[in-house]
Amino acid sequence: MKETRVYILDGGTLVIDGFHIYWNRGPAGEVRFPVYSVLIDHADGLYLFDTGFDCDHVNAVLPFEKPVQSEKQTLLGALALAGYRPQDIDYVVNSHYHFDHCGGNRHLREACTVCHALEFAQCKAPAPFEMLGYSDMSFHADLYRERLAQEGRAVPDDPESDIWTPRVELVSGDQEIAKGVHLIETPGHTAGHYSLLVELAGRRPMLFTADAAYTRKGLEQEIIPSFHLDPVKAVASMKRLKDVAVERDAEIFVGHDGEDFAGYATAPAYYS
Ligand SMILES: Cc1ncc2c(c1O)COC2=O
Ligand SMILES: [Zn+2]
Ligand SMILES: [Zn+2]
Ligand SMILES: [Zn+2]
Repeated sequence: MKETRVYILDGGTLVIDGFHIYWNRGPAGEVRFPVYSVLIDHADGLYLFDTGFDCDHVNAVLPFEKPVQSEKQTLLGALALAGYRPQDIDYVVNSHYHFDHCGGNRHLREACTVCHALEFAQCKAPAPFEMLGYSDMSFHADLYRERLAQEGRAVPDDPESDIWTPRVELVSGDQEIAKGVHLIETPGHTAGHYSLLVELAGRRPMLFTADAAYTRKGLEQEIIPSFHLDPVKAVASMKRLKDVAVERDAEIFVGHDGEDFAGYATAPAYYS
């Protein structure tokens, strides 16, 4: 059977203050952190977990996050670096719909979009403090237009617009979406946040926390980011991730940690 390969796609970096990364703890000061996606080349198809941020969106809506993204760090550039085209992707799974995790969905026209049912519901009617996080609705044309109307922003009338409505598959609970590819419920950061566990033939399983844990220090000390819907659930999800890592002898890959990321092998390198 074809061996599963995992590629880490470097999506560039953003900046936020340390008090956002370590809620109520800091230290203060600008922290530049990585954004990445996970491509799984599996016998059942090509799965992409998260799609990074769209630089134009961040410059327009969150310029204070000072996005840095080379051509090779765009979703299309990073896919090409791994040797794939956007039309090759069969499934795009979003850990959640914050702008730095779904900004590239718009390029994946052949893919079926998979997310947690609670996440899809929440992004349509976010809490006021979640609006900035859920500011990029370009992964779904109908929701995008609704949001622009809510905000009184003009809908681009570009006939070539790459904003469209994908096939959407809503799931809940822990899911093995393909043999050895597990979505693990880690709510708290958002209503329907998923982390990802991938079992491989030649190495320990890889456990991708996504935003359930921004940094290794945050995970170890159970300090959550300031961006969250439910802080109690967010801490419980951190504890769960540590338990899963022990139970499955998994190697943990946290969501936004510059020091950790420096040790990750990014595409065209892969894990198998
Ligand atoms: C990186 C980042 N920046 C801003 C927000 C989030 C982020 O992950 C989530 O909600 C936000 O407002
Ligand atoms: Zn997030
Ligand atoms: Zn399994
Ligand atoms: Zn994030």
